Amino acid sequence: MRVHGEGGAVRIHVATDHAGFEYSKTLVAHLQAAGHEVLDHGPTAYDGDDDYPSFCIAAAQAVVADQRAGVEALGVVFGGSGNGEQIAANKVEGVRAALVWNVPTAELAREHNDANVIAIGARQHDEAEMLALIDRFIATPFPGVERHARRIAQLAEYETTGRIAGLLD
Ligand SMILES: O=C[C@H](O)[C@H](O)[C@H](O)COP(=O)(O)O
Repeated sequence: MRVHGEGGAVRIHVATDHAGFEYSKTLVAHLQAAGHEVLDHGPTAYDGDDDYPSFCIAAAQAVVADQRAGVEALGVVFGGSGNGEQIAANKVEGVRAALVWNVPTAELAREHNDANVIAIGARQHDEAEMLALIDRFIATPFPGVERHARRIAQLAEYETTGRIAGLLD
């Protein structure tokens, strides 16, 4: 069920930390088997004391750089909970990272938020469920419904200018 890009293939930027390291190998192989181009932003080796921010920010930066260059790309960041990974990714201008924990939140992240990064907790799901949620996120298009596009534009306005219509002085 792939809908993005030519033949459904998308460039996927992946990042994790020690909590998701083992799972990352399964995920990369799964996404490649589905025809996606996968770039793994680390970690490259297991270190039980490593820190997720730099890996996740690197992946998030790559998603934005690709999208701004016209390349269809999405990001997948995951750790123990997905919370820190989502927070890290959302520090990058242009990123809308959504924490996904079931099928509806995977679909809504794309349909309502045009999320370009999925964050997910590797300690919260088994491998099959993780793959299903990530697949669903990737396969779901943003339909461009006006009210959702309007709200996304408001977030971008605040992100780039520090101002937003409707904010009380
Ligand atoms: O939000 C952060 C992530 O869930 C991390 O993967 C988690 O905090 C790592 O925890 P620990 O260092 O206890 O393995």
